[in-house]
Amino acid sequence: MAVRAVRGAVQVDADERELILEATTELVSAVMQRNELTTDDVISVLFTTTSDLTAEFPALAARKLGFTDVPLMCAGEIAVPHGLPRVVRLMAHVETDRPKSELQHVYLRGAQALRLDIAQ
Ligand SMILES: O=C(O)C(=O)C[C@]1(C(=O)O)C=C[C@@H](O)C=C1
Repeated sequence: MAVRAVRGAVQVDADERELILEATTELVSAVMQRNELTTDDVISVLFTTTSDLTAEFPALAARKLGFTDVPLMCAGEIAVPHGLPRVVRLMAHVETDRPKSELQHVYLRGAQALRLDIAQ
């Protein structure tokens, strides 16, 4: 068993509480399913949002999915002028038997454009 980091991002339609929660739920669920993870495997999750998303903390969506005893943190992404707007990103540290090359990093909706090299 090794500790590995898995990445993901999703673009949100607008800065509205329900839309942030819905997009984050989709992102977290996809990361978990595609990597065959349970919450017991997750050490911690760091979320970032672009500065145009302030209506809700993405961590709330993870807690609603059962991440109640997983340390979560939300922070602001760097406001690079040419950055993609309305993006929730996550980096999770997990325990897994998968080699690094078999981890599935998940980029959904418009966020696929961020990392065409690794988006599944
Ligand atoms: O993977 C992403 O979400 C990116 O936008 C790419 C990238 C990077 O250059 O590696 C840039 C900014 C983020 O903080 C994380 C990663």
